[in-house]
Amino acid sequence: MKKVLSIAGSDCSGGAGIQADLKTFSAHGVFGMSVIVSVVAENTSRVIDLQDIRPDIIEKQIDAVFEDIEVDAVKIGMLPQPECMEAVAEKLKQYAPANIVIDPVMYAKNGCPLMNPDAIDTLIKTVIPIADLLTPNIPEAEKISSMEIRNVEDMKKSAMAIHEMGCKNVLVKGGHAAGSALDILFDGNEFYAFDAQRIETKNTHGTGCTYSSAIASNLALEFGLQEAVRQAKEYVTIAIQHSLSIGKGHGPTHHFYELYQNGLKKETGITRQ
Ligand SMILES: Nc1ncnc2c1ncn2[C@@H]1O[C@H](COP(=O)(O)OP(=O)(O)O)[C@@H](O)[C@H]1O
Ligand SMILES: Cc1ncc(COP(=O)(O)O)c(N)n1
Repeated sequence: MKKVLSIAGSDCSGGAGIQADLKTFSAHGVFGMSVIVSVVAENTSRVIDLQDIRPDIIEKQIDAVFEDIEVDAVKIGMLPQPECMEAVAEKLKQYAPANIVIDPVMYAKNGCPLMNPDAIDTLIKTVIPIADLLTPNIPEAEKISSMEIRNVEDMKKSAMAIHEMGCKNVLVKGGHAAGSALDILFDGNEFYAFDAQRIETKNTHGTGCTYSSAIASNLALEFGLQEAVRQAKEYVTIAIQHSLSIGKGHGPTHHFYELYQNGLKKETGITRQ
């Protein structure tokens, strides 16, 4: 069985962070593991507080996984502070796993900050260069590339600027744009578009976590990058189509193995190759 590690924050309400990642891993039939970097008291409406895990405990969790288990892919989510970023980057340089997918989480869907804004320089210098794939949403891509994104051409320009910072591939997600849910992948040479109809729903808590974890799962399963993203886009679209009206704010995506593996054709007309 393929083994995938999530390094991220804990969302006690179960829709995003480590919890969304592990649900996504299970739906893909890979073995999920977690290194928790922050315990976030949050729900679908707000972030109440958070307690960051000490950098040495983050390092020891990573050691505990890697000294014992072969890791086929790593998904990285929320990294709240520079010290946390440095600890994670150092350890991943040491263990050099394949397939590092980084979702540079900055804010929760309700607008509450999950990354210290002063950590952006460390993110750029220390974290981005270790990514095989970086998956910023539009506001994150704007912050990282210091430019405004108003259209698809700007998404491409921002992806090129971020690629220059040292990650191998960049996927700028269009969830926050108007129009269809169009994501742009840049591999340093070519652009690839992944499009889906926008679903009218406020239940988008955990979409980015779900997407990056699905991509990491597909890379662990040995799909090439474009195919890994194509299948993950299909997965996240269905997870949003079936999202749950749980809680008073932005409800979570829905991960269901049976629908994804067997029932897809019947329910949606989409087949999984
Ligand atoms: N309302 C929606 N309908 C369809 N797809 C969406 C919708 N909102 C987001 N997506 C897709 O979900 C994925 C996650 O994107 P996004 O929401 O931008 O990330 P984040 O959670 O990091 O803000 C992307 O593929 C995006 O295009
Ligand atoms: C612990 C944690 N990590 C990440 C997110 C953002 O999730 P998303 O951008 O997928 O809605 C979150 N709300 N909480």
